[in-house]
Amino acid sequence: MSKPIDAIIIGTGVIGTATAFEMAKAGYKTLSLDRNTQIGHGSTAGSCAIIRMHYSTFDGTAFAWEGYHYWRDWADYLGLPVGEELAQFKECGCLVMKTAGNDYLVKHMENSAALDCPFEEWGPDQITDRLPVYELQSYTPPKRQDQPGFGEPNGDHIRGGVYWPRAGYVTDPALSSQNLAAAARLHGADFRMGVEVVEILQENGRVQGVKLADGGEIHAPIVINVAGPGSAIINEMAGVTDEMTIKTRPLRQEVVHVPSPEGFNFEENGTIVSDSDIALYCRPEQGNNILVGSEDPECDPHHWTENDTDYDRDFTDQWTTQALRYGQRVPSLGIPSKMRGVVDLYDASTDWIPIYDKTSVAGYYMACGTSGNQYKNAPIAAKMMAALVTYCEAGNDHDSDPLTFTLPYTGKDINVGFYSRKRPINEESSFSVLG
Ligand SMILES: NCCCC(=O)O
Repeated sequence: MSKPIDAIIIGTGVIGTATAFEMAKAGYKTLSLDRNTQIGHGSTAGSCAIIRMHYSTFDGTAFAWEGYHYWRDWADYLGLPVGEELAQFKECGCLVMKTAGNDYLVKHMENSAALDCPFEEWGPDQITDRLPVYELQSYTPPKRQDQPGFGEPNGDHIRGGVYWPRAGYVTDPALSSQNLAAAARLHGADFRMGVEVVEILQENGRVQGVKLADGGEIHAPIVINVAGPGSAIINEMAGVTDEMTIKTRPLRQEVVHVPSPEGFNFEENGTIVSDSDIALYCRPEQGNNILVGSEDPECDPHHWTENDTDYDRDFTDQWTTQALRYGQRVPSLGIPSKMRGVVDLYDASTDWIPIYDKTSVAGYYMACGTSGNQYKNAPIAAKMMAALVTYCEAGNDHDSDPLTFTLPYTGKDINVGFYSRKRPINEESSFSVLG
């Protein structure tokens, strides 16, 4: 007879599969469910998979710096048999432009220094030595292509930046989820794909399992919502949204892929760049391309969607705005007539900081509101979720007596209440995908 299921995990994106892995290692018999037919093929597949450390809060920075170590040691972390195809971490570094908007990164450098996370301050010459195709004229405030003054420099210049050498990106985010699922299976985890959860079963204030669209029921004393952009709908099914001061919502986003300019190999020699002067981030992309995303300035409209299935999957003039705005920084950029890149959803929370928490329904937990910037934290968020479940199932009240969790690599203690569903909006947040 097969072992009864201890925990149902809804979602097989990178955080869902990492949660399955960490829960299975902690001794829980897990069953992961996903509406998609392939692991990692929801919003994780569209993720930019950027591993970087410049978050606006100390806790965010500590979490991301801890998270880096799992990608660096990916094969060891997973413990899969030799020969398994693994996602690759490319450690290309991350340069962040100093601007008035980010307070010239004073707080970010303080946070990194307190965590012994290496960084270097670069002047304009170091920036253009590394990125010879860059021009450092300032264009702030960022604009859309149809706004007056678009493309006209304001007379100022970028005066420097901060470079985090340990940053990078993962080449195949869907594969990284599949790696985590394979590692979880080695510890007894099961996965059922192509099934839709339509009800969170409850009795006497405790979760009992889930009901599926085909009418079937699966029973378990623990259910964890890691449904990415579908998280809000699952939380509504569980009836826990009224107790949340922080909500989650799917947000549509477009990511541009453009070829590296002639004569410069961005894939080999480029770096991640976060440039709030033009409100864009970029990173090297395979095929000597550059991937360009928006940092959500006021001028770029936010397209919130009603649900995570019904949204426009075609590029719009947002693609052109992002490509042209990046062309301000890289004047030799060739912008192809055929739009290429990714249209996908973030699971954005009210303050763009995720929720890793219990709820008032005993046994029902959530790891959601991961907004498009938590990919890097999947392994450590999952480890923390497993610790949180164990803490709460042992009878502790995490709401009144929050769990303190020690980050294993860096040895820092964090108050898991920082990620509470009931927290006040964190005004330190950048209120953008930067977190
Ligand atoms: N998903 C876009 C940005 C991700 C990040 O820089 O963390």
